[in-house]
Parts: sequence; C-alpha cells; structure tokens
Amino acid sequence: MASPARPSPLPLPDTAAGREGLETLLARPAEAVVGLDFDGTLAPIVADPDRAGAHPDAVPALAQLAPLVRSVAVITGRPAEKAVLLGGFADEPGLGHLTVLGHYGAQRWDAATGQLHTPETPPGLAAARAELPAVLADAGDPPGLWTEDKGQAFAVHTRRAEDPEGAFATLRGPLAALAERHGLHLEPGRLVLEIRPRGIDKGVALIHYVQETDARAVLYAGDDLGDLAAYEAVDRLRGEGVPGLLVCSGDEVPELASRADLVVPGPGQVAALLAALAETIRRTR
Ligand SMILES: O=P(O)(O)OC[C@H]1O[C@H](O[C@H]2O[C@H](CO)[C@@H](O)[C@H](O)[C@H]2O)[C@H](O)[C@@H](O)[C@@H]1O
Repeated sequence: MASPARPSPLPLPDTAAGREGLETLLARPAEAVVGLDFDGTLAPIVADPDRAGAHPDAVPALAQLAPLVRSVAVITGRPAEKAVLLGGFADEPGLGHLTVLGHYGAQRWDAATGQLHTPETPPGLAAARAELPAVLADAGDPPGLWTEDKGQAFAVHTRRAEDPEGAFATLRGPLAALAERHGLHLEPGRLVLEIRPRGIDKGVALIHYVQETDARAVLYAGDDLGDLAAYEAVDRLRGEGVPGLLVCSGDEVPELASRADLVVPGPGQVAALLAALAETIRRTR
C-alpha cells in the first residue's frame, strides 16, 4: 500500500506494527476507530480531579479528526457524564458522533442521542465503601488522602497526601484485600487506588467498539495502567488483521510506555498528533 506524504509534525512510530497502523489509518481513515483515554491523555494531570479539564488544544483537534474517521471514543475510568463535562464534549461541532465509554466501558454516553446508559450498581460496592474508613484507619490513615465517590466505584487518591508514593504503597495491599472480600476489582493508577466492578476493562470495551463499528484500523492513546488492557486489545486485533497504533502520553508509567509504538510527552502533544493526523488526511485524500 502506498504511504501518503506526511507533513513534518506527524511523528513516525518506533515500531513496524505501529507504522503499519498509522499508514492504514492515513490510507483508509473512514475505516478507522480512534480510542482515547481522558486523564493524562486528553487532560493534563492536576492535583484536584474535580478541576481536571481537556487540554485547550484537545477538543479542537478531536473535532477536526472525528469527521474524517469512522468513529472516536473516549474510554475512561471516569463516570461518562463527568468526562463529558470536564472535557467539554457536549454540543461541540465536529463531535456530534463522539462516544464516551465511562467506568472502563461499563457506562456509555453518545453525543448523537445525548443518552447515558449506566449499569446496575455492582453488588458489594456499598459494603466495601462502608468498610473503607476502618481499612484506612488500620493502615495508619496516611494524612492527606482524598476519596472520590464515582457512584459505580470509588477511588482513594494519594496525590495530595503528605507522602504520595508512600501512602500508595501502604494502601495497595489492604485495598486489594477489601476489593477481594467484596468480589470487586482493585485498579491501581497514577497515585490512585480504585475499587470497581469486575468483568469489564478498557480492552473489552475497545474490542466491542471496534466490532460494533466494523473498523479495520485502530489508534489507541493512553497514559496509565488502566490502559494496558486496551493495549492488549490492540495487539489481539493486530493478530486478527486489524492494524493498530499504540500511543503513550508521557512516560510516567513505564509498563505502558515500554509497549507503545509512539510515546509523546503529554496531552498537548497528543492534541498535536490528532491535529496532524487530521491535516494529513485532508491533504492526501
Ligand atoms: O481512565 P482515565 O480517563 O485516565 O481516568 C483514570 C482516573 O483519572 C483520574 O485520576 C487521575 O487524574 C487526576 C486529575 O488529573 C489526578 O489528580 C489523579 O492523581 C490521577 O490518578 C480520576 O480522578 C479517576 O477517577 C480516574 O479513574
């Protein structure tokens, strides 16, 4: 397949598989799905999760790219409605067909209908939440913790603790045991330990979305451990003949960065990549 000419801002992936994924996306954009994580990928990491917002270049870049590809999905650990709000995704020209898969794919919001589909609250969550204060107290109640109640899940943040890394390490085992006792899953992330339902992850969500849209190429960008399942899904899709490009936003999580085809410094450069993709597709079609 002939490679379309690329303008200089479009970086070249480090791997042959990534280059094939990029070339396929550029050659047949109308068959491609773009999947994007929110925090750390579209939105810079900040101390207060309620004050996270999309990078100023992210939504304009997405709005340029979305009409040129088959579909764009934001796949996030956030509740979908929270990501829509923080991202400013609703009523955005160009994003009329955006899908936001929240709670690692358990929940779905579609811009086209404005409808939000939320599953039943998982059994065990209320009991785990009630037990949390005792678990934190037994672990010495590290000062400066903040618990985010997400409805279908809850997350203990250590970013604003006196010793963020130390508190994370101290709490990981006890919170894993709490999740286990209640049939739930512990999802570790960037200075956050989240207790959420089992049975769904970003990989399952991405595979379903690619199947639903009958896509023949995929780009996925993420920054954290919760994105590893989506990376594994792209590997599986490649094995089934669907080329893919794995992008990592920043290198704070080596488990992810080491598996990426392309590492960019952060959300500003993810936005620049999306804009460069849109520009290249427009120039070469
Ligand atoms: O799947 P994502 O979209 O990446 O969401 C993962 C978690 O992101 C949020 O926490 C992270 O971002 C915060 C704001 O920048 C930061 O303060 C925190 O340290 C990060 O872990 C969010 O608060 C969680 O609910 C998401 O699960």
